[in-house]
Amino acid sequence: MLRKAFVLIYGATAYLAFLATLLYTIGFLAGVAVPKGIDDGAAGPAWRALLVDAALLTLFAAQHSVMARPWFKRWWTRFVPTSVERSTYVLASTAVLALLLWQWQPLPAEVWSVGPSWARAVLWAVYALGWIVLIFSTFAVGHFDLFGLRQILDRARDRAYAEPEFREPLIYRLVRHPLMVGFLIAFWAAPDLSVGRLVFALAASGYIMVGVRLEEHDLRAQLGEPYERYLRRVPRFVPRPGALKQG
Ligand SMILES: C[S@@+](CC[C@H](N)C(=O)[O-])C[C@H]1O[C@@H](n2cnc3c(N)ncnc32)[C@H](O)[C@@H]1O
Repeated sequence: MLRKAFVLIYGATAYLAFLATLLYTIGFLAGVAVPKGIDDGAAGPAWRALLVDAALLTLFAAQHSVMARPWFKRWWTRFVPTSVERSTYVLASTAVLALLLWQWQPLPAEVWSVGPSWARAVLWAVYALGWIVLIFSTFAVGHFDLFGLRQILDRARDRAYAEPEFREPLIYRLVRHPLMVGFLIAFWAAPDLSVGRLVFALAASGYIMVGVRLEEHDLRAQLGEPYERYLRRVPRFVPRPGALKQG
């Protein structure tokens, strides 16, 4: 009983910490509604800021790339109970993201600043759309499994957890990585782009290009021919013209 309560509290804490950090990230990149946005803080020497930011981005990429791999999952579930494996992944991801948000060094020099207020409004709307696409996609692919909630609830009810099946809801019939499309939109839709935000957008986009290939490699090995057919049928990021009609 006590163990079940611990699992539930642990999983719920990981999820809430992630949600709070995600909300903070939305404000951080926009530079609104948070104590420290991406361009805020005392600007030190540019070389030092670049070095620190690169280290933070590398840490984030390394944690994600390693901990999401099936071989790592097989290895560490020898020590971590399977019911909290995903929650622990969520907690670790949240910790490195929070570290990045906290320690990010500003590089405030301007790359672009869009003038007309209508154009700024359009870019803000696109920014919001990116996050909406991302959140919507988590529900399409299985929000509760993705963030470890299904696993902890199944444990509490003494049910065996079954990994979710590969799904093809509408958005996953348009593109293979809608969640990453949401990130890419949000990273680049910026009425004001500083050098720091450019570094962030370039590095994060570069990592997405690598991350989706790693994921596809795993899914290929896991699902075989049906996934090969999916790869041939559905583009990675940009829907085919008319895809909505066919979908
Ligand atoms: C963070 S999600 C990102 C999914 C996808 N790359 C995207 O951008 O929408 C990563 C997890 O989703 C799983 N996944 C990817 N496509 C899926 C699909 N169509 N149905 C079910 N799970 C999927 C992967 O195996 C991986 O565990």
